[in-house]
Amino acid sequence: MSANEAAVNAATAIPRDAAGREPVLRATNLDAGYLPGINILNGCSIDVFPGELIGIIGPNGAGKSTLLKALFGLVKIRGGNVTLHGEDITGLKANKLVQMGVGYVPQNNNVFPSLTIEENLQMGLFLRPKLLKERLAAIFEIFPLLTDRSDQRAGSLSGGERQSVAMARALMMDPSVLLLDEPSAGLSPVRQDETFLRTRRINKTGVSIVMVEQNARRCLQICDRGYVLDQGTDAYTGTGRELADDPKVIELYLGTLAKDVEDGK
Ligand SMILES: Nc1ncnc2c1ncn2[C@@H]1O[C@H](COP(=O)(O)OP(=O)(O)OP(=O)(O)O)[C@@H](O)[C@H]1O
Repeated sequence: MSANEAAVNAATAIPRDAAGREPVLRATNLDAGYLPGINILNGCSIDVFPGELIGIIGPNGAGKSTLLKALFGLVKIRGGNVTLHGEDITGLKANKLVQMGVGYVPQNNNVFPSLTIEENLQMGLFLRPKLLKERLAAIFEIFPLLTDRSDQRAGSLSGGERQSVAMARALMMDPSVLLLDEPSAGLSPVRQDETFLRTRRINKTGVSIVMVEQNARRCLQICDRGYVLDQGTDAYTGTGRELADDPKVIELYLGTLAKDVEDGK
């Protein structure tokens, strides 16, 4: 093998986690955008290993939400590729991805307001209605508060409760990967904390999670690994602690974050 071939192989080799496992979800050099000729993602790459909680942070407009939408087939991918369990899923539509085990919770308009909680959950399982009873039981275990209120219309719920319904609906298909777009947005600090803890609990059931967050400090505290996006590319990556302690990341995005983390805030 020539030195050149060895370099190419090293660059394209599939990474493995400490247990020797390949990524569940892998995005390599993604280019994507909304308007012709203007890319919002510019060569963005992320790896999600089995059972990981991945945090995506970065300044406003960096392309965080666009990355999730591209992974979920909602924004056209112009370059690069995405694999799920090693299978190429680049450009597949959202309904196909749901069948394959990818769940997505958008930041806004993520419940059907005129439907009850239970009807919202049923909508999440319309591809496999026979599993309804079994999945409802599993979901109500993670979200016990939804059990007693399953007849209540989602439109009458608070922001935090709607967020729970939206997450629960995405979990109805028992996904292996869950994509969460700013789950804490617009919630009070207490409700934000509840949302982060619930996210961690869902992750502990074995679901790999990619979470975009504005609340970078909390996000880095609970995630296994994070990526800092800047101008559509993955500028930095590391464990939550590594990123929180990285002087470049602190200077560019986090301000006083490192001290807050040290203080356990
Ligand atoms: N539907 C759209 N059509 C055209 N441009 C869009 C659309 N949605 C987002 N953009 C643009 O894409 C860029 C990245 O937006 P995106 O929402 O991905 O950023 P973000 O990192 O999630 O930022 P924020 O934290 O502000 O939500 C922004 O310049 C935004 O204006």
